[in-house]
Amino acid sequence: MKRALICGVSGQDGAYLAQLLLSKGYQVWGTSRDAQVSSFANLERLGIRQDVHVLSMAQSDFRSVLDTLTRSEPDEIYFLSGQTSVGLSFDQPAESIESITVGTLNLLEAVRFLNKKIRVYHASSSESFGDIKQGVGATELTPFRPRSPYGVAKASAHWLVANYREAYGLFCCNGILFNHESPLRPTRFVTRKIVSAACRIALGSPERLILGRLDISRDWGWAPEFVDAMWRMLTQDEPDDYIIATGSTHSLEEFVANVFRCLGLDHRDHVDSNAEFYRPTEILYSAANPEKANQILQWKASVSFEQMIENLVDAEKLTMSQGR
Ligand SMILES: C[C@H]1O[C@H](OP(=O)(O)OP(=O)(O)OC[C@H]2O[C@@H](n3cnc4c(=O)[nH]c(N)nc43)[C@H](O)[C@@H]2O)[C@@H](O)[C@@H](O)C1=O
Repeated sequence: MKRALICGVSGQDGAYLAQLLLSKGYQVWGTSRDAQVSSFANLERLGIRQDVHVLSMAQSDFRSVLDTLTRSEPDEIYFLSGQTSVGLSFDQPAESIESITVGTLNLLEAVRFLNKKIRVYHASSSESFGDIKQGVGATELTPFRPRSPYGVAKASAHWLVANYREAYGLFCCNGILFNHESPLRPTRFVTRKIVSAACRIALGSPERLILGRLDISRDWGWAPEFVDAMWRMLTQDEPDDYIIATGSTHSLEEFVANVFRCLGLDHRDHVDSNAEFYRPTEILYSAANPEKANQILQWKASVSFEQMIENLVDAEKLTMSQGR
């Protein structure tokens, strides 16, 4: 039985990936910073909490990383942990660099020290690209020009992975994922914030939804199908880097309008934009060309923008009706 270690198993991607790997017969280990106090609510929600062996790991502490790998003896590691909020990275820049860049370095060093045969997936990010020229989707060869501490940290972690692959022959891959959403996203991220407020408003709440810039554009995909691409990367003969995205870009205004329309409402009656939620620097336009993943991994996003929004709204309505 293959053993997988998911660093950051309590997050959205960690939970869906654990579900996928369990369905493929893996023994799944997962880390969280403090496994004794973490509620693992996402694993509970997917009904797989009891099937995952959990450990505490602080990735900025090399000893902790080494201990975790020694105890779990993985064949594959999926490194998803560390700061995930771009917005928060402006307030906690040093923590972002430490958890993402130093954390990735510690993991690569531990693999190099213990067992170079362990296959490693690293959660790289489209934030590393910064703004992308309209009409041109980023490829794996597009240069990085990040516009947030998070993006800077992810760009350097990305290059550490590429360098350890070339210098020491590690089997490590960067998945450059564009935005991917699900009901497991916390409301700190804009999609869940919008969907959950819109559903409350549809039920009669008098609140107004206050957002930052509505003119930004992103390639938003459906998270449960993105984790399959992570697994596919580690099944290839050779390690490499891949863009994972739908290939279609929409503005935040379109996203908001679609959510409210799904609920029979007009967003213009309920939504305001306020500078309180602006970031010091912003990526206005992001777009991807996922052709390499389509060709080599045989992976293609199948959930459309409209279907993703319907899924999010349906899940939120269900959660609310269950009083969660
Ligand atoms: C690929 C990348 O994807 C995610 O990062 P993100 O794109 O920053 O995600 P978000 O949902 O926080 O923001 C999306 C956009 O929406 C704008 N926006 C407007 N108004 C609000 C607002 O009220 N809240 C938030 N959060 N954003 C807002 C905001 O300024 C930004 O332009 C992470 O998974 C990250 O880990 C990752 O790697």
